[in-house]
Amino acid sequence: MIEVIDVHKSFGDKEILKGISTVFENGKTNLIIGQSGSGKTVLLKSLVGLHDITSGDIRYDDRSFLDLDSSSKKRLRQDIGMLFQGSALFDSLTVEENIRFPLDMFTDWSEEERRERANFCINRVKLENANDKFPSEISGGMQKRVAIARAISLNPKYLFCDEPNSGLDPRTSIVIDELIHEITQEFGMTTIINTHDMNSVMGIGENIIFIYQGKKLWEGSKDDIFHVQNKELEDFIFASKLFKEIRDNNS
Ligand SMILES: Nc1ncnc2c1ncn2[C@@H]1O[C@H](COP(=O)(O)OP(=O)(O)OP(=O)(O)O)[C@@H](O)[C@H]1O
Repeated sequence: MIEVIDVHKSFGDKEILKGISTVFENGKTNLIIGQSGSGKTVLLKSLVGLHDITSGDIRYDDRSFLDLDSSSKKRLRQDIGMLFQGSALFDSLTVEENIRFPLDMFTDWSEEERRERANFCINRVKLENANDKFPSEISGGMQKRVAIARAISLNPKYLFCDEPNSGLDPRTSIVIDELIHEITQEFGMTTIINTHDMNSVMGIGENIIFIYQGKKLWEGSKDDIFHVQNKELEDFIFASKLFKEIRDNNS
């Protein structure tokens, strides 16, 4: 569980996060949504300590991130899997080498143990027979699977995903969303996804927080998002013509 308590973040005199509080629970797929520039990435980066927050608290399973010394922070970071926009694979490494990279960096496991774990992750994301391929030889959807396998290789408690569907076609996006959702439940991870994608919201939005100009304006699930009377949220949802048509046809 990650608890965000009244988090403020300013750059100079510009306040970007204006008192955000929420709880991201274990085994849940949590979505942060909002327009471009609303502060989603700043919030995600603040959660992992890439930005120092101006005030407030961030608690990982009851431990304040701010109180951790540098070696505890380092240990906590190893409990965090990261899935970056655009997959961020190493082009010169094979699929298996990409997935083994965190294991080589952060564990003292034997060669055999590392290979076993890498293959477990490869199988889990259904990438059998791709071990020796290079990123340029596989599709964007497969690259994303490699990135997911790499993100879970150290068996993280927390999984952070920044726009996991960017660059993917709608069908592949759904498959990737479902994979993230499944592994979140299976491994009991606390998953946080930054997204603009209303299809993701409707597919896997168990807990959604809507950020508008640095404030949390709404929080809820995909089941109640269409029933909310909030102008800013409605503007965000129905910016998509398709969702507007669905609403108009149902009213
Ligand atoms: N390092 C920084 N220094 C100064 N301002 C920053 C910095 N990082 C982000 N900002 C500002 O914070 C605001 C929120 O940016 P952020 O990247 O969090 O938006 P976002 O909601 O993730 O948008 P997008 O969906 O386009 O990625 C923007 O006005 C941005 O210019």
